[in-house]
Amino acid sequence: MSIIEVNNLSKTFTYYEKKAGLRHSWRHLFHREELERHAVSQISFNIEQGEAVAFIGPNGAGKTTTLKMLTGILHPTSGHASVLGYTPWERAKAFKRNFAIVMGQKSQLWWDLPANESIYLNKCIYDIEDRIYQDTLDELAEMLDVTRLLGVQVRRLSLGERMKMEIIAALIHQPKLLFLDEPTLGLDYASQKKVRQFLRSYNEQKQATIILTSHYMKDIQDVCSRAIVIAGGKIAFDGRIDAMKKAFGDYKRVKVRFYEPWKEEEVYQWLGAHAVVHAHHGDTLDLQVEHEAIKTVSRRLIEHSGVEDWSIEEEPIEESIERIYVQQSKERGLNVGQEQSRAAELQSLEA
Ligand SMILES: Nc1ncnc2c1ncn2[C@@H]1O[C@H](COP(=O)(O)OP(=O)(O)OP(=O)(O)O)[C@@H](O)[C@H]1O
Repeated sequence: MSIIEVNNLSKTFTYYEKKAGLRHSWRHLFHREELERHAVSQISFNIEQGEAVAFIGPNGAGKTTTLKMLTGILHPTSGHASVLGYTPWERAKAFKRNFAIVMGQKSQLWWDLPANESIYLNKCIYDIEDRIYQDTLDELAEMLDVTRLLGVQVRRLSLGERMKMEIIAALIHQPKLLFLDEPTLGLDYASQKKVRQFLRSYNEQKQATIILTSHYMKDIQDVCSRAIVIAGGKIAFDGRIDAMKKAFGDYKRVKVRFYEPWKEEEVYQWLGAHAVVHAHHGDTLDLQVEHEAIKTVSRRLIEHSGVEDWSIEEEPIEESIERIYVQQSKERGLNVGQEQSRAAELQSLEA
């Protein structure tokens, strides 16, 4: 049996909208227009024990809403889900003991106390035996390189150190399933790297299942092997990460600065079909370049005397996801035969 089974899960929020101003506030007292938002619409997927899955999508796609339903914080409007064999929103005690959730924007640590006091509180809540508690704490603190900081007041820790303590507090009861919502948000590069390395080795060593949402492609690539892309509340892609990149375009972003403002026609003449201008501001140029064309474009940039400086970056995840979404919408307009051949193409990429 899969550790997570989701069948046609949907969540619709009902809310009210009020225009600004006193007149509208007065009207709102007597007449409120009820609106609906379909945050998640009939999604289905399974996740197996030990998988590390990225749950990704643009802002407002429905990621947090789905995680909240899978952890029992929200009731769905319709559909079914089974997590660790339980229906999450029934919130059985045994279910709560076996998963953990870490939210980059929410803390479970007591601000004025040292982190080890909050972690100790979790020991009491989960009724962890002394020896097991100490061994787990030592192991996690060593893996995350924060042993010397366990006794420091949480508000005196850096953002990265605090996130590492959050992870220890979440994992102290050795859950089989870990949900992470933007765990590297706002962290410096070194802390992001440490958190990613930790999650990867924790997943491999303990066979713990990880569901991760993040806007950083590096988090997704380094920690997970599978991605579920959600856009507009619907699943737009579910498969291996390398298949996702191949299927929807593996692009880089090349940023170029010229000595003088550039001429668009000139750039197209010089780079040909290898690059598409994504944005331009006076003497700077933002190019979208296919992975295979990077060598050619780099050579031409080196040879061009008008180029002052340039850099190559990963394409922002939001943009590849947007492309997936656009492509999926187009495909829905295609006939059945075309959709079937597209599905076969994706399957062959995954194989
Ligand atoms: N309590 C609520 N009432 C009304 N609408 C809501 C509520 N919570 C979420 N929504 C809406 O549901 C949609 C999905 O929200 P959700 O927070 O799941 O997105 P997300 O993919 O996590 O986005 P982000 O990456 O920005 O965190 C959004 O349009 C949001 O405005």
